[in-house]
Amino acid sequence: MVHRILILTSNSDDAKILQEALLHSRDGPFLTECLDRLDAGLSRLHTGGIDLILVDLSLSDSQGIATFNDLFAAFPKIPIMTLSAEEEEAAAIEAVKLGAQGYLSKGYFVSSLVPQSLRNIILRKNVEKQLYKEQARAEIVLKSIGDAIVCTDINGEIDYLNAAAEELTGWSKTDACGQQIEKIFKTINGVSRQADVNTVELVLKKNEIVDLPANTLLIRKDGSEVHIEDSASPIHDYDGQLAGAVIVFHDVSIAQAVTVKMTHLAQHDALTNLPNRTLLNDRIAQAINLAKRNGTRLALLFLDLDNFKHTNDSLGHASGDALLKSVALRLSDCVRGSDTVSRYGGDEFIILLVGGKYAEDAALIAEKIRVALLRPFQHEERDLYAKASIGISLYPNDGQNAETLISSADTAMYCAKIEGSNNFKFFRSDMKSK
Ligand SMILES: Nc1nc2c(ncn2[C@@H]2O[C@H](COP(=O)(O)OP(=O)(O)OP(=O)(O)O)[C@@H](O)[C@H]2O)c(=O)[nH]1
Repeated sequence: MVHRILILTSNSDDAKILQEALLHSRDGPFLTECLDRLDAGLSRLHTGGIDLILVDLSLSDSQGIATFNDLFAAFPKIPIMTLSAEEEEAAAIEAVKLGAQGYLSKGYFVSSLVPQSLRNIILRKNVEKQLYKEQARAEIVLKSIGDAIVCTDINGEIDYLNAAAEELTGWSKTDACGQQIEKIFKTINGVSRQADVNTVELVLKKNEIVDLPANTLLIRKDGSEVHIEDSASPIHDYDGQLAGAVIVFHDVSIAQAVTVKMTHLAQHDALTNLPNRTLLNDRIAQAINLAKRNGTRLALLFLDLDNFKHTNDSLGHASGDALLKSVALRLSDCVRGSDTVSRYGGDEFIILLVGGKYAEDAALIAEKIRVALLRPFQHEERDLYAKASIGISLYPNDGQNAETLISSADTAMYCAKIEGSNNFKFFRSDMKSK
C-alpha cells in the first residue's frame, strides 16, 4: 500500500532531504508531494488522498502554532507531524498537546527511524479507522434492533441502553446510565406476582448465560407492566475477565394475547362463547380422573331444544341465533362455576355437573333448567320460547369415558323427546338410541 505524504515547508533543502529519505526507505513505498504555502496545502488536502502531513510551522503565509491549528481544524482525521528546529521545540510540543502525532527534529531527517515512524502512524490511523467503522456499525445495529438491550458493568451499574430498551422500560439513557440494574429492570413473575431474582445479578454471580423464567412481567418506569422474554449474558474484557452483563429482552404481550385468543377460539363456540366439543371432552376427561380419586359421581345433561327449527323458520335465522345465545346465558345461570355448560352443536347443549354424590343432584338441576327455560326470552320486543328435552347419564354407571357418557345422555334425551318433550330422563341400558 502506497503511503501519500504531503510535505509543507518553505525550506527546499528540508523538503529534498525528506523526499530522498522516504523515496529509498524499506518502510514505504511513500509518495511525496511538496508545497511551500499553507493555503496551497489546504487546497491540496481538500482534493483528498493524503495519509500524513509533515509541516514546518514557519511557512511563508502562516507562522507558529497557528499553522498547525489551521491544518488540524480543517483535517482532524489526517495525522500531522511538525518539523522543528531546536529553537522551535516549544511550539512543536504545544502542537503535540493539541493533537499532532509528534515532531521531527531538523538535522535528523535522514534517520531510518523517520520513515518507520511515519509508516507506523499511518498504519495505526488505519486501524483506528477500521475500529471506528466497526464501532459505528455496532452502534447503528444496537440502535435499530427491535430487541431492548441494557449493559451493566461488573457491579450491575448500567452503562448502556439502546432505543428499544428506553421505550420498553420507560427510562431514558441519560437517567438510566449510572443506576443499579434492579432499579431500571424490575421484573416479577406473572403468576405469583413475586419479584424475580434479577437476571443480571445471576449472570454476574454464575458468569454464564441465564434465560429469564417464563411468564415474566417487566415493571416499567410508570408502573405499567409488560410481558417480556429475555436472556442475559456475561461480558468479558480483553483479558477474558468478567466485566459486566448484557441483557436482551423484548415485548411478548402481543404474541401472548394472540395465543390466548387463538386458544380461546379453538375451544369455544363462536356464537354463544360457550366451551365447544373439544374443551368439553377435555373437561369430562379431567372430571373423570378427579371423580375416580374422590369417589364422586359425574352427571352429563344432554339438552336439545324442542321445535327450534320452527323459530328459525318463522322468525328468521337471526332470531334463532339470538335465542341460542339467550339460552346459553340462562343455562349458565342454572349451574355452579365449576360445572361446564357447552354448546355441542346446532340446538344441542351438554352440561357437565361435577362433584355430585347422588343422581338426585342431577335431577334437581335438570328440573331447574327445564323450569328456567319455560320463561319467555325477549328479542326485539318479541317473546321467544325454548323448551328442551334433557337426557342424563351418570359416571361411572352409564359410561367410563366422555364418548360413552355423551352417547348415553343423547339416548336418554331422545327418549325424553319422543315421550313428549319438555322433560328429562335418566339413561337406562334398555333405552333405544336414535
Ligand atoms: N339460528 C340458528 N339455527 C341453527 C344453528 N345451528 C343449527 N341450527 C338449526 O337448528 C335446527 C335444529 O333442528 P332439530 O334439532 O333437528 O329440530 P327441532 O326443530 O329442534 O326439533 P326437535 O329437536 O325434534 O324438537 C335446524 O333448523 C338447524 O338449521 C345456529 O347456529 N343458528
